[in-house]
Amino acid sequence: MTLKILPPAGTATPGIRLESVTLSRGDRIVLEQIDLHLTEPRIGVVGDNGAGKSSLFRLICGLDQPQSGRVSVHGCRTGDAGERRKLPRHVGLMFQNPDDQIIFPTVAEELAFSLTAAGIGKQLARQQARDFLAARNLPDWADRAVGELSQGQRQQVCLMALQITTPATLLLDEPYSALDLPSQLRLSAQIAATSQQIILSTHLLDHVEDFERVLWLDNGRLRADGPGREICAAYAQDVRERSAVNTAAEVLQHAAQADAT
Ligand SMILES: Nc1ncnc2c1ncn2[C@@H]1O[C@H](COP(=O)(O)OP(=O)(O)OP(=O)(O)O)[C@@H](O)[C@H]1O
Repeated sequence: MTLKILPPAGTATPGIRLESVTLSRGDRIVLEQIDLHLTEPRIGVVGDNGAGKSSLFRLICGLDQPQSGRVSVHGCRTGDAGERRKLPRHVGLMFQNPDDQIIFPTVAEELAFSLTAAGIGKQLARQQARDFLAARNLPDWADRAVGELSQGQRQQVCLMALQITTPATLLLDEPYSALDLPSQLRLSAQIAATSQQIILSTHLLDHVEDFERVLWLDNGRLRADGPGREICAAYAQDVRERSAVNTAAEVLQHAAQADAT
C-alpha cells in the first residue's frame, strides 16, 4: 500500500475539499481516490445506481469517514471530532428518502428541531419555525402531522428544515425522484431562488444540465467533471452505448437459446 503524505489542511480555504479520499464498506471500495474542490454555487452529481453519489454526500456532511484521505467543508475538517460538531452550520443533507430525515410528528416541531440543534433555545425555535412557514405562505402547515403529508410535501419539509438554519451548502440527494412534474418544477424554482451553494444528485439530467459544474461518478471513481451540458451529454451517450451493447447481447442470447430448443 502506498502512503500518501498530505499537506496541512487549508482551514481558511472556502469550499469543500476532498483530498485523495477512499471509502470502503466491508471489502467493497465505494469511492476511490477522489480529489475535488467544490466552490461553484450549483453542482450536479450524476452516475448509475451504486456509483457512489449518496456515499459522497455522507462523507461531505461527516456521517461517514473515509479510510484514507481527508474532507474539509468550508474550513471544517470532518475527521476532527471537535470541528465535526460545527459542521451543521456549514452543510446540511437532504436525504433521498424523507422518512430517513424526519423525526418529529409535526412540521413546526421538525423545523424547530433544526434550530435547537444549531443552539437556539426551544421557545425561540418554535416561534422562528412558525414565522418561517408564514413567510412562505404556509402558516397552516405548522401543526400538520408529517405522516399525513404526501411524499413530495415531506420532501419540501426536509428542504425547509435545512434552509431554516442557512448552512452555507445544501446537499440534495435525488430530490426529484418521488416528485410529479408540478412538484419538480416547484422544487426547481425553490432551488433557483436559494442563495446557498447547492450540490444535487439526480438521474434526471434536465435538472442539472444548466449547472456550471457536474460530476460524473462511475463505480466509485470520478469519471468526468465539467460544465453541466458537456458532462450530461457524455454520460447520456455512454448510457446509450452501454444499453445498445446489452440489447445486442440479449438478442444474441435469445437467438442461441431458440436454436438450442
Ligand atoms: N450501508 C451500506 N453497506 C454496504 N454497502 C453499501 C451501503 N450503502 C451503500 N453501499 C454500497 O456502496 C455503493 C455506492 O452506493 P451509493 O448509495 O453511494 O450509490 P448511489 O450512486 O447513491 O446509488 P443510487 O443512484 O442507487 O442512489 C453501492 O455499491 C452500494 O451497494
